Amino acid sequence: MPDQITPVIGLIGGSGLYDIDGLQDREWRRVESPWGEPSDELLFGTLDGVRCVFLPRHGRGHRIPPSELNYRANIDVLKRAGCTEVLSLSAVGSLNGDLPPGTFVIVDQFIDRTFARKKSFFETGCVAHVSMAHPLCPRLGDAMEAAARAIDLKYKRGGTYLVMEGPQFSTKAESELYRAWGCDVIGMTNMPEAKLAREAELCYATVAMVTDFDCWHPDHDAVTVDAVVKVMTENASRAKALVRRVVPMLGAPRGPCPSGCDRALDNAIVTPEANRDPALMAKLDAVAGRVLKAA
Ligand SMILES: CSC[C@H]1O[C@H](OP(=O)(O)O)[C@H](O)[C@@H]1O
Ligand SMILES: Nc1ncnc2[nH]cnc12
Repeated sequence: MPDQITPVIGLIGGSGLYDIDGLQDREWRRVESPWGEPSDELLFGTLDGVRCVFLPRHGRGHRIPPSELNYRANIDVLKRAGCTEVLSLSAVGSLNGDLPPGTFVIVDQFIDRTFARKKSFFETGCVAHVSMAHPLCPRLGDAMEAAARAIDLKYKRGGTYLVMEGPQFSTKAESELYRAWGCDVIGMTNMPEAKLAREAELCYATVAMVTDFDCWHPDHDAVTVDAVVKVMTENASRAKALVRRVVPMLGAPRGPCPSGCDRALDNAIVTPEANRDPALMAKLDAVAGRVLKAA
């Protein structure tokens, strides 16, 4: 592992975020992945001299629903494009009366209730178990918080994001259950994205932008796409301002991640070298190349 790296900032734009303002030398480019088709081409560019790579999570034109996203290909192409950190920008419903629409939550925990998605790069032929105890990178969270404060955003540091399968919104009983579990926001996409980012040794942070009160709040109508899109349009311009502010804060050459995100695979692979499947090893070249090459 080098002493110093120059960060490349990956940005995953969720609902309502299909482009990034102010990118210089911008170019949409297709990046091939052995894991299949990512959501779209990647938008390469620089912001104040810092290299950025943007991916619209659902594709331009919002074509792909949460359960059909190829999360593995999306993370793999960001890694192949040289990203060292990934900032996820996502629309969410609020499960907490203190987090009204328009609030930005810098998430620090997830509960993963998804069940119909490929969740790991590691399969038969190479088994690995990474830690997800702390799924978000605190260093990126610090930068997000500093940027949010600098542009006077209504934000909260810390919060638990419940990831549901969707695409239908929750029943009232589910919404109440997640509130009883202490969850703050609900969405459909950040898992397995965060798990795969961890396996790919990428620092990952989520800014969850509240669009609605889901369906539990006695004084608010149950969530609809209309309501989400209306608030998302207002949130999107704030999200773009946040990106413009945070990227320069993250661009300076840095040492290894203090939380170890970039070393997540150290001691994670259980399968001895002799038992590993060569075809799977080839697919893992980008996400796990650091540890596989060293083996
Ligand atoms: C359009 S409302 C539901 C949709 O929005 C969120 O997507 P993303 O996280 O990509 O912003 C939510 O998770 C659902 O997929
Ligand atoms: N209430 C909600 N449930 C799930 N995903 C959402 N995205 C935005 N609002 C949501």
